[in-house]
Amino acid sequence: MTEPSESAAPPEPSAPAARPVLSVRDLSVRFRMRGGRHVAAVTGASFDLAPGQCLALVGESGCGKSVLASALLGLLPGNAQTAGTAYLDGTELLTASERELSRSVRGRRIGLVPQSPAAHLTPVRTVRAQLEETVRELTGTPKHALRAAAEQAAARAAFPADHLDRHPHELSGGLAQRAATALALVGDAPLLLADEPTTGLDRDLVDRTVDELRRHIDAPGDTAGAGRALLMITHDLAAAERIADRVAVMYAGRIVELAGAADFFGTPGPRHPYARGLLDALPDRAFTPIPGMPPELGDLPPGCAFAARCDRATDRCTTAVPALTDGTACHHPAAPPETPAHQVAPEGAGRA
Ligand SMILES: Nc1ncnc2c1ncn2[C@@H]1O[C@H](COP(=O)(O)OP(=O)(O)OP(=O)(O)O)[C@@H](O)[C@H]1O
Ligand code: NI
Repeated sequence: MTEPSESAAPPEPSAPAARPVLSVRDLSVRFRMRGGRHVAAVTGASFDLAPGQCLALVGESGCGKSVLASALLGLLPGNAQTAGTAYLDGTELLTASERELSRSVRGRRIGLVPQSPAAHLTPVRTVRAQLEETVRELTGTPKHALRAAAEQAAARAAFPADHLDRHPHELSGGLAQRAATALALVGDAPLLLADEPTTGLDRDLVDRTVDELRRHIDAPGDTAGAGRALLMITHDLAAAERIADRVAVMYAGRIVELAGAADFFGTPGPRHPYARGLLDALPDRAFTPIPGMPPELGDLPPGCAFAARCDRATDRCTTAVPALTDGTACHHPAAPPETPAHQVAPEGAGRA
């Protein structure tokens, strides 16, 4: 496997300074359908993810979030075609063999926190049995040490030891999520991937779950750049605000905004009209839904896919697809973040 060269993966403009754990460039996924039709589930996605950082990938149902995750894991169905690159350290995930993905990527270098923990856990086996098996597979721990290692793995995800001998259906949603998280952490992977980890949980549990996930990516002792990276897929913007360092907004298969979470959720706010609309739809904000529906991914319009729903759209928007520049893919974005007044040097002042 070749190292990513500068030309293969130019640094993403708004990327964090530390060497990324994951570097995705121009990732596209198309599904071949009957009659020669195509579904463009993901188009031209690019982003970096640094150690100790969480990127929240947000967007409405069906916009391509899970397909993007499946592409990274090599878990796409047979009718999928991919393009672009996704480097996880030195490994290019899109062209890696199934053998390499199953032996050294899934579980070992990407820990998967699943969408539906109850479905992900094996129903007929206790949490202890599943943890012991995963510990044995991923760490080669000898048999006599498995019990202690599994208990340690449970403790890492705050899964209570006195529930280890239960079956998944005997667990609450929150505990099933912790069991799934414990499994995801066993391989000590540098990248955690969580697809809707809080679906079906009430607000308190959502908060607790994302706080726990955050704890797993923050490096012990606060050593900058030494923790795990987390790619969290969610359509829960409150959860994203709570956990993320950066936010990527997807619309109709494209990343239309990539921003620091503080800018995005605070001031100045999102720059793309779709991203602004998503925030305005929240109950504790304007509570105004975006009018209309997203387009079919099998029948995308020319130009910007959001144009038909956008009050800023002009003729240009219906003909030319806007590229992602300065973190936003829009012909008429809101103003970029301004330099805060206290950082602007007074006139005549020299460089400090
Ligand atoms: N095997 C497939 N064949 C054809 N189209 C598919 C296939 N799998 C997914 N798609 C389509 O890809 C699009 C993106 O789906 P995806 O599951 O990534 O959405 P999502 O953003 O994760 O949505 P949600 O928030 O509901 O999970 C959808 O339009 C879906 O119908
Ligand atoms: Ni999904």
